[in-house]
Amino acid sequence: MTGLIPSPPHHPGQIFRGLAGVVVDTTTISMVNQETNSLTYRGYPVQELCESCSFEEVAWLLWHGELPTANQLAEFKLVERNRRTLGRNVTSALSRLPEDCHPMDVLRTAISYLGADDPTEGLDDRDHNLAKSIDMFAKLPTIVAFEQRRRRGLEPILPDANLGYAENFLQMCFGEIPPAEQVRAFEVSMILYAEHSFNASTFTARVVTSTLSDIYSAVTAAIGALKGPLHGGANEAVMHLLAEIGDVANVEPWLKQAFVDKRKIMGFGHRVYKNGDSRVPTMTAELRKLTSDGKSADLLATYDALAAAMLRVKDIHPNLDYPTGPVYHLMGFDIPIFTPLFVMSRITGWTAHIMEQLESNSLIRPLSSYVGVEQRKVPTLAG
Ligand SMILES: CC(=O)SCCNC(=O)CCNC(=O)[C@H](O)C(C)(C)COP(=O)(O)OP(=O)(O)OC[C@H]1O[C@@H](n2cnc3c(N)ncnc32)[C@H](O)[C@@H]1OP(=O)(O)O
Ligand SMILES: O=C([O-])CC(=O)C(=O)O
Repeated sequence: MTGLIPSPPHHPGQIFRGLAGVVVDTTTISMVNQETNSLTYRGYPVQELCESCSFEEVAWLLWHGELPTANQLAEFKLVERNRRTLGRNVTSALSRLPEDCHPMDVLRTAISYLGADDPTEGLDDRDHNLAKSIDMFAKLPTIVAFEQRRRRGLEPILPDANLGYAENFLQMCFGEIPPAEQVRAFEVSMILYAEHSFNASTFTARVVTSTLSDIYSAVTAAIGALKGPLHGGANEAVMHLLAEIGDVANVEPWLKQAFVDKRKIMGFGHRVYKNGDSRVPTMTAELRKLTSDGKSADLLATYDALAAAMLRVKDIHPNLDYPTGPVYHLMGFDIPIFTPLFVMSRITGWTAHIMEQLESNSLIRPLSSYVGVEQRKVPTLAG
């Protein structure tokens, strides 16, 4: 087995709704193995990357195919730190967006604006696209922190080029660097969210790229796809759901009623993993560390009880959005900022895929089976 899971046998015209089970192309970026419930980035198990690497190293790996040398990493960090600041035009455009709009709308607008403002727009060779990818990677934390503070009526905090990616971002959000275990949990979440083969938002980015459109258009569209609650928006939905349950004693009756109401339980289920998301144990371990002082014992008990009940009653496992929701909540982020945090991470995977798509492009254009009314004559307007 080379990593390619064959498409299910099919006959011409057979329909695979939602492209379920269909292999549409090859990739060398990551492998989601549904048989072993495992995930590798460029061949490295994601759990090992979490143990040994910074998010900056993982970003480099996804873009270049190899981990950076010490010199390459130092050079990359320098470039990244110098590109964090937003131009006045961008901040002024973002400031004019309604304060109660969803932060994902702010991000979508911000990336679109960066594209319109880029003098190299139209230059889409690998070097230019890599530079644009690093630029978005460096600026997205500034944009998300800006929005987290704008929602709270606070002035933005400028990026600090003396700090690494995670510390700088958290300081821009909260005015101080949180305790080490929170910084670590955040960095682990960034590494785990970075890449996941042909998920809906990455596929969206590849579809846009396949028309030879530009990288900003592809990322803008991907942000739109990630916003939905069946995809990245689930990390926000998880926290709403845990708040709705409120207390561990309510888990069983709440779930019973949810099934009666035919509700989808957010943060559970996955299109590819049917026996558990490979990333959940690593992220749940970080959640346990954050709650080890006992102050959020209720939240952890509800979290565990809901996961156990879902498994017992429906045989459905949690996905990565289940632990990241409470982790981000415990770190002090507002719930609507959770999916933008996912964007800050997935920008690496999206842009790696955009560059891969361009390396051997083929327009993505599937077929549909027409089931509408039969051909008919246009009537004359009735008097
Ligand atoms: C990082 C990520 O983007 S991970 C995904 C985040 N999304 C969520 O957490 C949203 C909740 N989950 C879901 O909606 C689904 O599990 C999806 C969309 C992720 C995957 O969907 P699919 O692969 O299409 O699975 P599908 O929807 O066919 O589910 C199969 C069965 O399990 C049920 N099921 C799947 N997930 C859930 C869930 N979260 N809650 C309740 N039932 C569920 C379905 O209702 C269906 O039951 P049925 O056969 O009786 O109709
Ligand atoms: O792979 C998917 O369908 C969704 C997912 O888990 C991700 O994008 O991280």
